[in-house]
Amino acid sequence: TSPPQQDLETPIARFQKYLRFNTAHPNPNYTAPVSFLTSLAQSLGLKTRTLEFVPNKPTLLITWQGSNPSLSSLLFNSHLDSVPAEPSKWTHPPFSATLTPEGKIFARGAQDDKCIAIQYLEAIRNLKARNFVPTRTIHISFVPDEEIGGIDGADKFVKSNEFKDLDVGFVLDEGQASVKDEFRVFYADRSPWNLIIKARGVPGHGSRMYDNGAMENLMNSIEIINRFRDSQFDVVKAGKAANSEVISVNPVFLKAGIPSPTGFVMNMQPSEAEAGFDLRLPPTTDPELVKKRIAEEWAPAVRNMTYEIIEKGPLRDYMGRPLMTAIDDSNPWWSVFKQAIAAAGGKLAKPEILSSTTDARFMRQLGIPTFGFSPMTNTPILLHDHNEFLKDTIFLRGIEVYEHIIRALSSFEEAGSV
Ligand SMILES: CSCC[C@H](NC=O)C(=O)O
Ligand SMILES: [Zn+2]
Ligand SMILES: [Zn+2]
Repeated sequence: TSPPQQDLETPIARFQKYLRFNTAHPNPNYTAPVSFLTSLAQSLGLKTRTLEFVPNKPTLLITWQGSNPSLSSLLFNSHLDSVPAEPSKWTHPPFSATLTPEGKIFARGAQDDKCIAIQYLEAIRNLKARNFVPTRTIHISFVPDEEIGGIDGADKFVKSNEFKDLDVGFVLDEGQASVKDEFRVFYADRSPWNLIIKARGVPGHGSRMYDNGAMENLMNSIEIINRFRDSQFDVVKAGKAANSEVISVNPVFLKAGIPSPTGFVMNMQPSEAEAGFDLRLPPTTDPELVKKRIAEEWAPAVRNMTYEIIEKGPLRDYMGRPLMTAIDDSNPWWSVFKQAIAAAGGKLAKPEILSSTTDARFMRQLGIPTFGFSPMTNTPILLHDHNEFLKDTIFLRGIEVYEHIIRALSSFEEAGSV
């Protein structure tokens, strides 16, 4: 059911080819997809550049020159990498890009986010075929390492002189599938923190009951953290806020016990124990209040606890403002974007905060208006899940949507300063 590898005559075949590169962590293949995308772009007459801020972690930059270089440019971003997949849990191998008779294309990355990478280029192909000339210059970036935090990818890219020279006025980055008929758009991400709490305590015989053991101290903290988690989750369950509008805190590892050749020593209470948590803060959260809560309630020194917070990226922009793109009249791009979706015959859902985190935070940090958008309606949300797929019809419809978006945004000339 899949076309042969060499047949690159259709957008679907080109999508499948891109999906077949194994770009999963911890060893993503970046070289092969970058060379594939480079030749694809060159065949469309686009300029390509490969930037390498960290060895073997390329950023591919593709440019379609606009007719008015005095206007700021547009950037369409996507990431090259994928999260891993467990092949045994999939109905089709995760890097086979199998196309089923119902039109489902199964692959790790089908939704996250290799679809938009090819859709950007296919939209440009179609616009060029109709002799469309953009007024603003259009850049497309393909960055490494988004799935592991973007430190060697988008973060370095946006801080580079090369990026500065692009004079980017507006960015579109990945979004998430919509189970309904409306497209979703994201004006902010939650910011991720890694929290590691460590308990120390009195060691002793496994048979003894005493106070202030490391395990007891850790478990007290876990209970307190879990109560906070419940308080946030209750707000969501009561329908008063979306998942992405509350603080999430989820345990991701536990480390304790005294190892032995057969597992763990069973009759000793350890003197140290630790736990790790994934925290996500909505953009308006006051980080100082969360830090105070961690210091005073979650890992207080009085219970022999210490902690480490690893902030994975910025919380505020260069002016100290929350990392949110305006969705009112102060942002002229917002109405241009809305009109483009309408012109494409699409409906747009109320703009949302993304529950997880993308590279968009690095662009927002520079104060550049940035939306998260992946044109997938009527599609189950399968990013990072088994059997990730995208339907061919949805993929092709997305190309049309980007044609309208690129047309509208690149022709937008009002407010020359933006
Ligand atoms: C710690 S930043 C990692 C970014 C990652 N992005 C997609 O899943 C995420 O966990 O949301
Ligand atoms: Zn992604
Ligand atoms: Zn992802």
